[in-house]
Amino acid sequence: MQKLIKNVILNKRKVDILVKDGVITKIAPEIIEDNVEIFDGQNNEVLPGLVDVHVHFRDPGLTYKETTETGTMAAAHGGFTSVFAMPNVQPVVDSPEILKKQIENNDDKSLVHTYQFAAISSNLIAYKTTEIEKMANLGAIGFTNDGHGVQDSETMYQAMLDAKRSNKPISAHVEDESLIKGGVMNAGSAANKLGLSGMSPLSESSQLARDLVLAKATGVHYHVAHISTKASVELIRIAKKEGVNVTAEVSPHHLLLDDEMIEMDNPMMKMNPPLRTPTDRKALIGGLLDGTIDMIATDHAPHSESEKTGSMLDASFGIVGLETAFSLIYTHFVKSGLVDMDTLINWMSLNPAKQFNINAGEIKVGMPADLTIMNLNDSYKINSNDFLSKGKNSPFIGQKVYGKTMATFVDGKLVYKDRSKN
Ligand SMILES: NC(=O)N[C@@H](CC(=O)O)C(=O)O
Ligand SMILES: [Zn+2]
Ligand SMILES: [Zn+2]
Repeated sequence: MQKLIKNVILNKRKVDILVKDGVITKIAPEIIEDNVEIFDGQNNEVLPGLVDVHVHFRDPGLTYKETTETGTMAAAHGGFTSVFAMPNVQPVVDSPEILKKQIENNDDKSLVHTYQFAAISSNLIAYKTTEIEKMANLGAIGFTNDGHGVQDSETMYQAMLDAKRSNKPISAHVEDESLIKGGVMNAGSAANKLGLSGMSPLSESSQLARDLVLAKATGVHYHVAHISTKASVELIRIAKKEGVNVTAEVSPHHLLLDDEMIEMDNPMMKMNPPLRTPTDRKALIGGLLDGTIDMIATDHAPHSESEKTGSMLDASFGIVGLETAFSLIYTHFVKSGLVDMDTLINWMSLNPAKQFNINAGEIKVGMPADLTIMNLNDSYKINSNDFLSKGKNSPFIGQKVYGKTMATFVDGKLVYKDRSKN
């Protein structure tokens, strides 16, 4: 059966989009076809489905926080049609056997395309690499110990050599643990004022500097996860000039929040890396605008209510992001006039797809019909009751935003539809 998506706005023009067997077969101002299933886009904006290269789904092992089902429902609700799942589930995805099962589970339970990262080292902490080449052949999208920095150079160097040979990227959570000292927010005046223990920003940039040296030596595609400091942006800017094969992602929260906005001990403001200073935040925005930072990724990190209440001293690190990312970035970057919609699409769909080599990020004939339809005109308040994720842990609850997902299609299949009105 063919599907006809009618009355959507693409690049400021009203079009209809015809889909057959999950693929876009025609885009024209008006398509008239018999025997098609019609979806009326009601003159809302159509975008290529968003691509998030950094999410945590907690499945298996920690499914009270999120499951592949609820995580991908949240993705579809947020306009995402492809997500990359991190390996810090239980058991950790650190062997070919576990990876095989994980991919089967993803394929079984996902509403969107779920790609799977595998671990660099056993249990995310061992000083010895996993079977990277084997797992690359089984379909790992790349390798990462996200949640932990790789503490020794030899393990990272070996992982890069193996990943390079397998033609897969390394995604690095850069954190030198010797500089963290049990901190719960960025070290500095904001932490001092609140009397909370700090995490040094040097923990990130010092390990990043090491990795960039190793990346240059190995030629691997080295991707920096959730970059958070000005020094890191400067290092990547230099490395790119030097021809290092490096890309970087920044999260919506590091672009929109900083440690001076932490007015009291508040677990919703606790994440790793922590919110940094206003100076860092400005440097991240600058880095994104000048292309030093390639893309936005949410680092969607669902936790239960009890894990995110009380004091930052014992709350879990991380916040959810899939269901707020588009509206926050649209509102603060596009609606505000800083950039155009094409730039947002580059940051949230085209560049992640290109850099990680997946077939997504564009609306044109021959592409999979991975699409999201957004109402850009009406504002609403972010409300955690609307989240399909099990995680309600967001510091953005109550914010007024623009950009509401009306529908999301994956391979032409409707996977989310707004039911709040009509
Ligand atoms: N970002 C976080 O604060 N937490 C992540 C781990 C990570 O991304 O490092 C998690 O798994 O909860
Ligand atoms: Zn991380
Ligand atoms: Zn993460």
